[in-house]
Amino acid sequence: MESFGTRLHRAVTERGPLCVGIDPHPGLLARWGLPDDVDGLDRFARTVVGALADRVAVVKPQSAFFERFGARGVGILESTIRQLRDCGALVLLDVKRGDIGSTVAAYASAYLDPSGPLHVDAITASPYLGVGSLAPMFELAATHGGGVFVLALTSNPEGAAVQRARTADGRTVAQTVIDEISQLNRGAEPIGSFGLVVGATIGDTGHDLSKVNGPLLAPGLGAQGATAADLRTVFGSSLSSVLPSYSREVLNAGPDEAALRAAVDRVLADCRDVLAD
Ligand SMILES: O=c1ccn([C@@H]2O[C@H](COP(=O)(O)O)[C@@H](O)[C@H]2O)c(=O)[nH]1
Repeated sequence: MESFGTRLHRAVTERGPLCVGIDPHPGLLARWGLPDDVDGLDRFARTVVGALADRVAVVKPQSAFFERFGARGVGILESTIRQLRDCGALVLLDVKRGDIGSTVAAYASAYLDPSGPLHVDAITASPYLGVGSLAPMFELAATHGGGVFVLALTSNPEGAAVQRARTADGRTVAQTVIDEISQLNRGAEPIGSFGLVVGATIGDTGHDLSKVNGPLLAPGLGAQGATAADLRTVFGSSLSSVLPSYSREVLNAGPDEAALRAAVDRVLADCRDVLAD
């Protein structure tokens, strides 16, 4: 069985270094002329799948926008995941889960066990109950070729107070997360299956990403103000591991499928220019 790192490396080589989010904000549904209900959600998600799933390496549904419609919204998430995977896109579900270890095991089986209805290629996880509490996720991901992206330095301004606080040994909280994930990826080729989330908005924070040997998901581009050029400042010598992530910047171009594809071509070209440096 291939690891998530191997599958991600191939997808990025074939389709380019890009993750596009499916974030059906109420405002976007309105902009697309869709009702703010389950039918609107379904049509939104199907349009994104039809336009992008056969060309973007990673698609990242934001679970919150599906969950807000209850069981029927989660049902649409389930069918969206299936459609995306059928078109060859890797699915990274943005759920930011984290809890005590025994509960994390249940989250892991919900998303990373291939027999589950919400099985995806990778999920996002929150480390604030301790990176060690996420061990059941790491173990199930490794068993089934899945991936986990752990929050390290998030794109929102409020994150810094927690993430850049100093621990007893002088490292920041974020650096301890970075170091623990680096350990998990040690020796993996071509790249490890355990990623970090590092916002493109954060500037040069002086964190050491050089030993991560795993993918660095970079949200915050476009709608949150960061540009592809900012990736240079944030990631420095680790640029080759960056997976830029855009949601509204691309989705604002819809619902026309050709316009969505043109938006993807534009942001991908911007990112390639920077990541090729
Ligand atoms: O640090 C983080 C972690 C996750 N996100 C998520 O990414 C998208 C960003 O959407 P945009 O429309 O491109 O701003 C969204 O789903 C966030 O929950 C993040 O922004 N920052």
